[in-house]
Amino acid sequence: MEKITVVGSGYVGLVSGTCFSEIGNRVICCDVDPFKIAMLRKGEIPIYEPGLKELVKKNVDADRLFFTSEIGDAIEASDIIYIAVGTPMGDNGEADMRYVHEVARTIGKHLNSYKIIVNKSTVPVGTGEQVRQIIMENRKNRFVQFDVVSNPEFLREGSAIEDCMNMERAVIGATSDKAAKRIADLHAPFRTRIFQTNLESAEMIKYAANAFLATKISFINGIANVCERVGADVTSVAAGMGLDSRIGAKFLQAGIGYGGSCFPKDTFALSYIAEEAGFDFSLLKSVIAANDEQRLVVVDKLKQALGCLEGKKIGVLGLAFKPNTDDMRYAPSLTIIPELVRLGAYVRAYDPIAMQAARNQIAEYYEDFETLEEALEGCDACLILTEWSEIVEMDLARVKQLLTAPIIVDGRNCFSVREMKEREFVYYSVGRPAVTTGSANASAAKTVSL
Ligand SMILES: NC(=O)c1ccc[n+]([C@@H]2O[C@H](COP(=O)([O-])OP(=O)(O)OC[C@H]3O[C@@H](n4cnc5c(N)ncnc54)[C@H](O)[C@@H]3O)[C@@H](O)[C@H]2O)c1
Ligand SMILES: O=c1ccn([C@@H]2O[C@H](COP(=O)(O)OP(=O)(O)O[C@H]3O[C@H](CO)[C@@H](O)[C@H](O)[C@H]3O)[C@@H](O)[C@H]2O)c(=O)[nH]1
Repeated sequence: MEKITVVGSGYVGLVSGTCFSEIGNRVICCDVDPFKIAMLRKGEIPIYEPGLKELVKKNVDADRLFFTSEIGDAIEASDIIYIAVGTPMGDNGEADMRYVHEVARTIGKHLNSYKIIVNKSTVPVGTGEQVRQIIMENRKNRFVQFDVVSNPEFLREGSAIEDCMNMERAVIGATSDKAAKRIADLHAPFRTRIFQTNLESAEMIKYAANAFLATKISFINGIANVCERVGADVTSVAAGMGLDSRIGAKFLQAGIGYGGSCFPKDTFALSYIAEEAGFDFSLLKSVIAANDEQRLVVVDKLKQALGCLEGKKIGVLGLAFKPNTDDMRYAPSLTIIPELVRLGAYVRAYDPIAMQAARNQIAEYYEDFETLEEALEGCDACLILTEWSEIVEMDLARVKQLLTAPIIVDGRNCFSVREMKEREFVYYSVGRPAVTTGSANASAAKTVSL
């Protein structure tokens, strides 16, 4: 049993802290945001993450998981201190390190005994060394020792608990073998593969992994755009490519590009790191540019289906950057909805979970509705931006009744082209043949001429 303090109780800190308590450790999660801590103390969860509420309750009840905004006290009470604060995108695309540095100062001031400081936030190479320096400068007793370790996090929102409890690998970067072993031992109950390396390489592995996954997505989106023009189907192409074990089937789902709190900021940060180090990472820059362009393919498809967007009512389904999260950071909807409005459309929107989070960001651009049906009622077309299961499983016959014309533009390839043809929808998806014929086309044509 280790005594662990996790500084930062957001998506990563709260989930990993809870999972560390689940495997038997005594964990204190702390945060500068007193409202977050007050909620957590009442058993409420500030974020939407499936299974988290139950797991938090289980471990709080077992006296293994605690919450506080007294960060100094929490640091003094533990032997392993995890840093899990945000590293958002700064002005030039570089990672904004102010929260990590602030935590390092606080750790320094409260270093009352030997501790291992573990960085879980995604940070540029060299941060471990910076954290070490800051702690040295701020520690009151210069005889108290400490080690700094990098242990980047790879969980995905929406499946965070599953990813954490069944992690594929734990990357541990350290200068001290003793500290690295202790963090490796901490992970033993997860029965995961340990990959030990130096601090710098561990920090780089996180950016490299995210940039590679982002590259896979931009690549398949490029292939999708070619497929549309030459009559191939990207879902078949991806499936066929994925059978090659050197390529793999994952992260080859074409759509409206990657969003979320990580890929956009981490690709920019890595590009900046490369630039600073004297390397023009043109491939990565192209991945970012391709992702920006991919957002707008669904707007072009709506234009093709409706003629023009001026005065048209568009029912947007899905606002979150992916299903099973309320996270709106860099969600494609944040770009697409304002663009539709700029082109004269009127947007009615629905998301099963992210409605409040979306309102906080772009409320002025659309009207939101409590149900999918209300959002679609009287719309000229339906636009799918997130593949929530409620949306994938929606009653298409009912959707047809609700829309003024049976037009669906699907940014996530939720339905089979054949089914949409049989159901006589005008159906545009990404990287697959458009369905523009049949009785649905007559309705569409009518809409265009209105
Ligand atoms: N969200 C993910 O899926 C994910 C996955 C892997 C890695 N990461 C990385 O993990 C880090 C955290 O990401 P997140 O999504 O959990 O961020 P988040 O914004 O959800 O949470 C960060 C928390 O840190 C708190 N905080 C800020 N300064 C603090 C301080 N000085 N002391 C105590 N608390 C402080 C904030 O109030 C906030 O609650 C980032 O570097 C991110 O890139 C995120
Ligand atoms: O084939 C795919 C897979 C994903 N996406 C999009 O890519 C984005 C990111 O998806 P995902 O990776 O599932 O979600 P995140 O929660 O952002 O997780 C990523 O970012 C985290 C933060 O660094 C890492 O820890 C995870 O390993 C990494 O997968 C989303 O917009 C998805 O819609 C696609 O367009 N096509």
